[in-house]
Amino acid sequence: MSLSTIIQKLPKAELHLHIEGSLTPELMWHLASKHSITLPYKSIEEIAAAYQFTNLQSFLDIYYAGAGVLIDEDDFYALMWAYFTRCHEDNVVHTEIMFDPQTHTARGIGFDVFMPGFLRAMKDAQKQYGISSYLIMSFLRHLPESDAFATLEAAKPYYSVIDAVGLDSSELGHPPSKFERVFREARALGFKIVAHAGEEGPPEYIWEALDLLNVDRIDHGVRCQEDEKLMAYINANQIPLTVCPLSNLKLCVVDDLAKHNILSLLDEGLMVTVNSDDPTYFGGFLNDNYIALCDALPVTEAHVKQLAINSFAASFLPDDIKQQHIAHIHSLTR
Ligand SMILES: Nc1ncnc2[nH]cnc12
Ligand SMILES: [Zn+2]
Repeated sequence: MSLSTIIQKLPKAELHLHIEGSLTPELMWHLASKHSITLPYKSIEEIAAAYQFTNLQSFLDIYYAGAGVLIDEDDFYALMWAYFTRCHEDNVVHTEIMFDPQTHTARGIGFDVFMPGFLRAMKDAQKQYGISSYLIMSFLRHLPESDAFATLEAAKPYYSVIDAVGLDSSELGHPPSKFERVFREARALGFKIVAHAGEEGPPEYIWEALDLLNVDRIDHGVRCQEDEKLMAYINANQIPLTVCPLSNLKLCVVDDLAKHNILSLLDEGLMVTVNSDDPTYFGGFLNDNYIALCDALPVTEAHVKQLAINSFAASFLPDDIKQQHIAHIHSLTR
């Protein structure tokens, strides 16, 4: 059986996906027309052609502008439903979805608009496709910590349907230490904690995410390899890294996937997972990321199987459900 057939066949979880980063050029075009919004593009093809990035910030500028077409509850439903349709096609059976409230509240669109849209799509995905999903509310790190506190407060009516709190946006110059107090409060409220660290930022940011934010997972984390002690710590404690290969390539974190360190991290025993980050901006959903790795690196069937197992092991699912998914993978690969 070819690796791409195995990738397709294995049930997988996705743990690092920004819902705003799954907006297709087609849906952006449609919603702009629906709301009479003028885009700086003349066609759907022109939108797709604009997705050429030199670093994280050059992507974020386009990504935040693109989210401006999301106005009403149905838009947020359509956004999430389109993602679940792709999950179904890729055999993603569980997903932990990040959303950026501040991208919407800053435009006057509140939790009472986007949350019902998200939750309706999540319920329909469970019913129609059997896909389970969790929500990760992410704070934008280029904004002040006071803004993150206000967001945590505004989310209060939805605490029971939010599983984790995260940290994303422009990494350089905005270390995890800037958000130490708000994450302490989020943890006290019972949320799981994740943070982007070591994508563009140095290993010190990963240490801060671990020591000051008390994260359960590191998003990206690929720069951990620059610090031997950090690598040893992450390995010994099996801190999951949610790695996003095509994202790293598109944002020039690596200049060639053949030089990506995910396989060496996996071979050293780290709890690494494969994810798509912002699939419509980076040229591929989850299976495309697996396949791109297989094309660029000496990936074996055992690696693919381990990555699929890790995706559940590193998830926030209850232990018994994790074990059921992992047993299913073993039964398919025996
Ligand atoms: N790759 C990424 N890094 C930081 N913030 C993000 N927001 C969406 N995608 C991101
Ligand atoms: Zn991300």
